[in-house]
Amino acid sequence: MTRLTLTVPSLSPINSQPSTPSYAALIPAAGSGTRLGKGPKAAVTVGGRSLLAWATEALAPHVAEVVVALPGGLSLPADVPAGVRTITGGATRQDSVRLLLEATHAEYVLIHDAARPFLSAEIVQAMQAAVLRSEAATVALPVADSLVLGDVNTEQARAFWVQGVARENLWAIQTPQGFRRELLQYAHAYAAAEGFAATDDAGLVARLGHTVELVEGDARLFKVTRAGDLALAEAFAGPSESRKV
Ligand SMILES: Nc1ccn([C@@H]2O[C@H](COP(=O)(O)OP(=O)(O)OP(=O)(O)O)[C@@H](O)[C@H]2O)c(=O)n1
Ligand SMILES: C[C@](O)(CO)[C@H](O)COP(=O)(O)O
Repeated sequence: MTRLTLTVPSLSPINSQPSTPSYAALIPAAGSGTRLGKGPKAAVTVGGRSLLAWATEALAPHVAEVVVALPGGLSLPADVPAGVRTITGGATRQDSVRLLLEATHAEYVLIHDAARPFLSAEIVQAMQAAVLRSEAATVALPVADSLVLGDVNTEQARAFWVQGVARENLWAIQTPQGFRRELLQYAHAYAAAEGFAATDDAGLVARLGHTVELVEGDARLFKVTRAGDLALAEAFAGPSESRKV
């Protein structure tokens, strides 16, 4: 068994917290958009604006800097606000976030999927408060639908109901997720050393045994993943003069 020699960075005493903590918004946008089938989602438009413009405009007023991970060879869509920095992302979302973390010195980071365009100022501010309290927090929604374990019989290409899953205490994870940067960097290094992959950053921090605070999210913060999500996003974006996220 491999022994890991990394050390969890020490926590700052409460009274040493700076009065104006610095936040960076880190936006993984380096995916290929396979399930949507319209090329990299950063440039896919909703209500006449790129998904990346929606995400950056929601975050920029609240943070000192915004850094975006893009697929190699892709430039920022022209409607993204000035001042946004870019890096080339990695092969997976986890790789892209690890690379984004290397591109900032901010004390706190908010990680937000480019694929979630409708992020309100209230949620950003709630996340900033949570991360100061807990060092690790995520937006999440209590699960509302019935859940089952299914089994796919490939010969018949049919899914079989195996058993129901109790949904009490189950939450669907959204973004943004917020962290003290050094904690998340440590979690990524630890995961890389272990060969561990998670679908989100909070999963890497939780694996360290660190508590992750849940901040109640919003159905409008859905991820544009498939064609149906894009249709929903277009309907929700509406004409520009009637928009209020
Ligand atoms: N190598 C990757 C893969 C994903 N992402 C980003 O992570 C977010 C969530 O991923 P998802 O919605 O799955 O986007 P895609 O990976 O583009 O979609 P798909 O899995 O269908 O290809 C997106 O903003 C995506 O751009 C990333 O930065 N780097
Ligand atoms: C980070 C995330 O959006 C939380 O729900 C989700 O895990 C991303 O998954 P994806 O398969 O990369 O879209």
